[in-house]
Amino acid sequence: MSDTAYRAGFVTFVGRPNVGKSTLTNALVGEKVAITSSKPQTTRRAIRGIVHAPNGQLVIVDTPGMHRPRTLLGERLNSIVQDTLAEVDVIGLCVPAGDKIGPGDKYINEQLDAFPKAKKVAIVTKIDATSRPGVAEQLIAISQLRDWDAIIPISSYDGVQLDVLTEQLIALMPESPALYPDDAVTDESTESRIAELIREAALEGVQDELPHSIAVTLDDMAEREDKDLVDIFANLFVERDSQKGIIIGKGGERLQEVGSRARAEIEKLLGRPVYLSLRVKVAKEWQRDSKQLGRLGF
Ligand SMILES: Nc1nc2c(ncn2[C@@H]2O[C@H](COP(=O)(O)OP(=O)(O)OP(=O)(O)O)[C@@H](O)[C@H]2O)c(=O)[nH]1
Repeated sequence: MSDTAYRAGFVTFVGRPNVGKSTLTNALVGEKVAITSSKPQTTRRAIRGIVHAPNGQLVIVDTPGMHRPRTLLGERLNSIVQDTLAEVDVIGLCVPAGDKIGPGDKYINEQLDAFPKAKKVAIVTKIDATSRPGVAEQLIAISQLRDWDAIIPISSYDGVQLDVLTEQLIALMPESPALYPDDAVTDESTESRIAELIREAALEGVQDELPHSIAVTLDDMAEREDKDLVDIFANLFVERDSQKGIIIGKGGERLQEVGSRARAEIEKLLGRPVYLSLRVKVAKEWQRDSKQLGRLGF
């Protein structure tokens, strides 16, 4: 093996909810391929972001956070995580610089023992929000969890050390030809990226259990014949009638805000003007019902 070898492979970031995994994926890819939110556990599917470098390629598989399942949705999410971890070449455990390493981080770290084939990297995230001595302390604390293949402090917000992280991850990948064409950023369909952008907009400002009750499907997407406009018809599902009211808001105000936030993001993605029609529907207890989960794409 020589240092000039081209390397390519799969990496996934794990860690407690809200540690910055999705934001890191987007920052490395340079485009929004994973939705982010200040609500924990909003990542639902294995999204592949692809990072291209002259000497290699990283395929990032974004996973839901690991947690104890309380619903059928929770169980499905956990099995997505297990399947993903069994397949990847490198696992990056993310821990924010400013949070003391706690039982949650240790639990996840211990779970990684079940995947001996994967190289393991510790990523200290959000270093922009912590003092230098604080970051140094965290690096020492994390080094004590296991014998890591690398420990890297980063900030997705400031773009600090992202190139170093990419370089180190590629160095840990097997020699391989490129796995995706050099212009690919994700293998998610445009439709599912649009549905995720709508879900992201709907998550903004909602509280308690509601975030987990929201699901989005696209009914139709079509080009207008007479002008440069894409019509998108989407459904926003909630679990209860009471939640429907919250999503729609007084006089439909909230739904309008969600629609215009989502539309702005979708227009960025498509690079063209969009007309977005959102309909709110109730799918009773969909998180616990296997038929409904299937219909909503889980
Ligand atoms: N200060 C700072 N905040 C960040 C950074 N990266 C992410 N965050 C914030 O941390 C929160 C969680 O980020 P996500 O990327 O959604 O976290 P996640 O780990 O993917 O969360 P789940 O999808 O819930 O598992 C968001 O409010 C982000 O804006 C960073 O580099 N610096």
